[in-house]
Amino acid sequence: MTAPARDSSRLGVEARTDESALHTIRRGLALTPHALRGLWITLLLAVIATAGKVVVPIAVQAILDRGIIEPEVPDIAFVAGAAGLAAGVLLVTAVCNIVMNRRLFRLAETSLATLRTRAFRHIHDLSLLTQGTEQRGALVSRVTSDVDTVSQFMSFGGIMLVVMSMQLLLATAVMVFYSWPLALVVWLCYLPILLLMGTLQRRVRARFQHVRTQVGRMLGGVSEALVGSATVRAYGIEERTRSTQAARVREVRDAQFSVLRPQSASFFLSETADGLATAVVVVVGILLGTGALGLDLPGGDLTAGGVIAFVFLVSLFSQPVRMGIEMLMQAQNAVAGWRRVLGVLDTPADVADPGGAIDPHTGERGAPVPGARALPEGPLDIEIDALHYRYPTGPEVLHGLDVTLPARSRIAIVGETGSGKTTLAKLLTRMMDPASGEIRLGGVPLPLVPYSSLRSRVIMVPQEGFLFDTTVAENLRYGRPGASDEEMHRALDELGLGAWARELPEGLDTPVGQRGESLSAGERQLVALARAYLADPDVIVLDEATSAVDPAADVRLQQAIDGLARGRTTITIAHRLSTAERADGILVLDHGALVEHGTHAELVDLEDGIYAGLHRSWVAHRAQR
Ligand SMILES: Nc1ncnc2c1ncn2[C@@H]1O[C@H](COP(=O)(O)OP(=O)(O)OP(=O)(O)O)[C@@H](O)[C@H]1O
Repeated sequence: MTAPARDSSRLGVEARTDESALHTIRRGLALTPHALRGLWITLLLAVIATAGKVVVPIAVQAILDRGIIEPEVPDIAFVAGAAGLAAGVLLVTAVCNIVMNRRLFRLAETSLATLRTRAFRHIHDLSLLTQGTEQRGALVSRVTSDVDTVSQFMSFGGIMLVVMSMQLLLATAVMVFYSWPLALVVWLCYLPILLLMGTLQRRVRARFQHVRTQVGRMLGGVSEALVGSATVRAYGIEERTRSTQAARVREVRDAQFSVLRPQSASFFLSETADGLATAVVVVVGILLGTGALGLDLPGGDLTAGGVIAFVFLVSLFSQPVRMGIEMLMQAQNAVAGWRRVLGVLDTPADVADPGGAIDPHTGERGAPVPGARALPEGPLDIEIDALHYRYPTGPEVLHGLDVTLPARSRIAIVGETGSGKTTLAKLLTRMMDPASGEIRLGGVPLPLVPYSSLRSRVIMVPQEGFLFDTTVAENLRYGRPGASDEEMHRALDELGLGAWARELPEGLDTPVGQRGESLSAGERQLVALARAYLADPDVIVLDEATSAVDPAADVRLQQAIDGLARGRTTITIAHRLSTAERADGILVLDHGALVEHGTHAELVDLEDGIYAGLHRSWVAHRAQR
């Protein structure tokens, strides 16, 4: 009995919802500490810009009371002086505002770029298995739209929350200075909304989380429908695909609507409080100022200028409440986005680089694992020792494989579908790690081989070699960065592909289209083989193509495979038994067990042998054609 490769509850990139919003924000900000450098300067600018706003009500009150109403003759010099001073302060405020916004914008964009790069890189570090648990499109949404939700908050919302709280306090202080009873009345008007904010925020947070999940699902669906568009068309299931997608779009819309309800409730409450506060201030202010209430309250003797200044102060007070609500909503959206991005970064890369794994949170490379070492120079043998594997979601699929494959030998893996051939190939190239047991290359256990050594010495050529949307030459250069045209032509000649490459419409500069779709399946395989050849590895794990090509192309393909395999240890998942016939050794897998191991000559006549049986039916099938 072996442990699964990973605990299935940890599989995938789940967002943590048990963490408090503040903790998420703190962890989110900690991802990009360099972007927060100099934040205190921005905050200082924000303080000056906010404090400057109080100058208007103060100037209005002073000009009215001391420059126009109180003196017998309007004091023009005082009015001009006060107005000039106020204008000067406003100018400084405006400059501070511009500089602050610029700094915030730069901070946000730098942070987001870092966040995107980290998340993108870590997605690459996650094993194929983990990647496979979430639809590709949904993963893309984590580095794009989820990061965008953080953008608004970082470029504006975060600092505005601080600034608006300050403005609220400042407005309150000035109000209390003019008349504390009236200040109390204003606060009482806003009390309901302030008391309800906590509940509304909690609701909004959960709903934003739901929105982000639905957006991820929708993008996952879009990418799946695009990738599978040929199958969709072939089976005439456009309508079903469209309605599935339409349902996902509707789910996003409904999720967005559900956020709208608590959001609108908050805005309604704050608008009502604004109107109420302004009306109450005017009425109570006049009643207090004229003494009509007959109360002799300290702070109740308001002048006309004081009442008008108060109306300005109410708007100074209401602005942070309104904006604060909006910013808190933005913060909840950002928290939902951050959680999904952090979900990616928190997912451990179960196949880590022993040469020093990159910490996804800091972007820094860690120390090498003790004992980590590069593969020895020269040809490499492969020792497979008591190898077990189980996918997290199913039973054990490899049951204790033991075999040694000599350096430079050509080995064919044969077995019925589902027998574990591809699983073994993925373990050999360390796309995933075994549940137990070990694979050693040249005597070094795979988990101790730094990627820099492993990825240059061991190459997997899958059935459908992925080509990037660029030219043939650029695709070849993925094998050897910086390879010259001459080197590429020489490599192609050595593989017997020189004439083929020269006949391409634009030679090596021929564009291959998205995923290489401008080339035929056979041509794509040729480019993939040439790319592996240029990389010049010592071990090749090749998943033989099953797609049929015409006999001439097949000869060319075989010739290229022979050229690639020459002098290297080559493990081929053999779908054609002709490959097994020509191999130095054959491994026969049956239901995850290594049941036969030998040469073609040794295995082909074994009584009740699986290989012998497969070979007999293959020969019979060939004779029928
Ligand atoms: N990602 C996965 N999650 C769960 N089980 C898997 C996964 N991939 C493969 N399996 C299971 O592991 C077993 C071995 O699969 P594998 O792909 O290695 O077979 P194979 O011999 O390469 O088959 P084929 O010749 O059809 O490619 C199968 O039973 C398969 O269902």
